[in-house]
Amino acid sequence: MSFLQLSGLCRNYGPVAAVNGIDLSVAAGGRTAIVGPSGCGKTTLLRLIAGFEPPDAGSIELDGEPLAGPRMFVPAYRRSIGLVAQDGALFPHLSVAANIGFGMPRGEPDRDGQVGHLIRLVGLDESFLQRRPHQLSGGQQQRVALARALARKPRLMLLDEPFSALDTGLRAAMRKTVAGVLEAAGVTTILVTHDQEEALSFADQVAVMRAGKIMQAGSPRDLYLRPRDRMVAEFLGEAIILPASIADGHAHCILGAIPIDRDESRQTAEILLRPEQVGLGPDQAGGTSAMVTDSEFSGPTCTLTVEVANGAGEAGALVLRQPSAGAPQAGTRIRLTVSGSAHLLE
Ligand SMILES: Nc1ncnc2c1ncn2[C@@H]1O[C@H](COP(=O)(O)OP(=O)(O)OP(=O)(O)O)[C@@H](O)[C@H]1O
Repeated sequence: MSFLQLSGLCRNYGPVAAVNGIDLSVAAGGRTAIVGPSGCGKTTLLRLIAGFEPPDAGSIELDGEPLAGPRMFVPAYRRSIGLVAQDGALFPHLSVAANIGFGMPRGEPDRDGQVGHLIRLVGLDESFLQRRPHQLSGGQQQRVALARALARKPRLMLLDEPFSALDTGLRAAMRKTVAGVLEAAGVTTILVTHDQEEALSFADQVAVMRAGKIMQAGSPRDLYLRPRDRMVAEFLGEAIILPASIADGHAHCILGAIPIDRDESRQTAEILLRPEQVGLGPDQAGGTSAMVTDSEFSGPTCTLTVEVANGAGEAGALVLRQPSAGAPQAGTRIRLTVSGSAHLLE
């Protein structure tokens, strides 16, 4: 059942349609990630949900209660929606304890006990409570910001790129911590990010935005393996996109005949393979012959450019990523095999 329902939501800034007719359902307790290129309207969408600004059209409903719609608007402070921003936005002059306690209702019983519980919940110990924000690392500040947002017992939590200032290792650890904390608290969450890996690993629903619209929304697996079009495919990871003719339940392309993942009436289409579907072996029988023309080392993986020429006289270049250990050098002849099925793009 839908907990948050956005219907036909629009917000214009002069001639810019920052949010342009968005429909989205979020289930109770769910984690939705909104991804898209810079300027596509992600932050504006969060601001509309939070109630920092009214939509020009459309409606927002939370747990059956209208928050915005024709001639009605519930202001942010009455929505019980938490927001953690990119920089955490802690009050610099207040201690960590005072920051966390800030939003708690007056007269709340056992405030100190609750603050202590929240700081531990986000993986810090109580010795941090007397510090000021500038005495914390970026990751610790983000944890405190999350504790502060949770202190208000929000019905919905909005996270606006909260991990983007952190380095890669800390980012993954924080993502796990935050997902665990929100799950334990049972809070429905929307995460805005431009990092596809973050979106795919954090959320149970991913929505890809472009130019104020949602291009596709669905489970991470579905979006990754069955994106609607090239933009969604390329946004969510590395993509091998090839022209193919379609016949007998197969896509016939430069890599041979590959089963397709749905019935199709088109005779030609672009197909998507993810790089991990393409296996690479020594130049012996089986698969499609190819020549490695370039091999670029980048730590655990190598990016290989391979020239493929099949028996049907078709030729083309593919870019593949392979584990560095044992990756072939430029000039090596190899064989390519495809596993799984090909997905047809619109
Ligand atoms: N207050 C404003 N006044 C005028 N234009 C705005 C305003 N806020 C946002 N915009 C414009 O609306 C569009 C969407 O902006 P928004 O910040 O929502 O994008 P975003 O997807 O969050 O981008 P980023 O990933 O770079 O943060 C952009 O073209 C932006 O320039």
